Amino acid sequence: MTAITVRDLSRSYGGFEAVRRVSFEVARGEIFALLGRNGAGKTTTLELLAGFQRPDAGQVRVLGLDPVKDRRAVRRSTGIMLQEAGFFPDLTVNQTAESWRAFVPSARPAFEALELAGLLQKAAVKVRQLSGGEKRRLDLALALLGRPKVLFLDEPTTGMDPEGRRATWEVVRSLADEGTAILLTTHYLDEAQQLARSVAIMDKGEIVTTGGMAEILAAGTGRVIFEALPGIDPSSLPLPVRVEGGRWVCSADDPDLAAQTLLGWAAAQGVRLRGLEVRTASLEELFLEVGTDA
Ligand SMILES: Nc1ncnc2c1ncn2[C@@H]1O[C@H](COP(=O)(O)OP(=O)(O)OP(=O)(O)O)[C@@H](O)[C@H]1O
Repeated sequence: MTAITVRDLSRSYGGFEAVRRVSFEVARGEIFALLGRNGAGKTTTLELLAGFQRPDAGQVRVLGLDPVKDRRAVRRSTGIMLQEAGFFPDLTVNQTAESWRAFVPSARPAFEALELAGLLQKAAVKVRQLSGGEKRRLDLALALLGRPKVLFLDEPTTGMDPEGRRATWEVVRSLADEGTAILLTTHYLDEAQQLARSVAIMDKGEIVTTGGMAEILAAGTGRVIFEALPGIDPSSLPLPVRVEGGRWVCSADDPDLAAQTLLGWAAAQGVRLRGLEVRTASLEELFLEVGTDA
């Protein structure tokens, strides 16, 4: 069942189109990653979906509702973790969660949300004493108070250490397993690759690549990389290679096969391919191929 539908969504600031004809869908239980470099329009899209901003054109439906017109109903079923939360620094973690509960209909107990976000042991600590990563966990705890059916996460693990990120991924995965639709933005491509079933890459307000993660990666190109071969002309190799500093790089749809071909050639020539690396397509490479003129 579809939880989020976005059709031809556009939003301008003055004459500047921050979001341009964006369309995608997120099903219940799906994790959808919205990627793009700074200023691509990710946060604006999220704010339009959350009903914080009104679209200039296009349509948004969250659980079948219009987030602007049906804001209260939408807010009841959604959890939102934006980039900058305004906390009161002198409240403790628990006091912060308790005071937020007052605004959330049928909220779960504060300790439960803190436990889910891995912050229960900091319940008595003042917010001003939390690390950056712990503040993100508090954001997450607050977003989970209302047992949301739809969760918007804007760069949820920024500032977290590797352990905190992994713990957060586990929480996000288990929420999706329970049926929560999750839309996340992130600058960590490994995070998107680890978590998301579907992905959209935005560039200058538009979606330039979208689809299932597995399909997108399968369609991408891999690479074979090795140290430059002294005294050999790169154009004499059986496959095209480009020179990147002291390394030669061969792009290929099937990098394993390309590596075999190159190794066979090297053996026949009596040379060794030093520092050989075979890389399958990654989200990072796909991302770097998009909008390289920025
Ligand atoms: N209220 C506003 N008024 C004018 N311009 C804005 C406003 N909000 C965002 N923009 C501009 O719209 C563009 C998209 O911004 P947005 O915050 O959506 O990007 P983003 O993809 O989330 O970037 P980041 O990765 O840096 O968070 C940017 O160029 C930004 O400067």
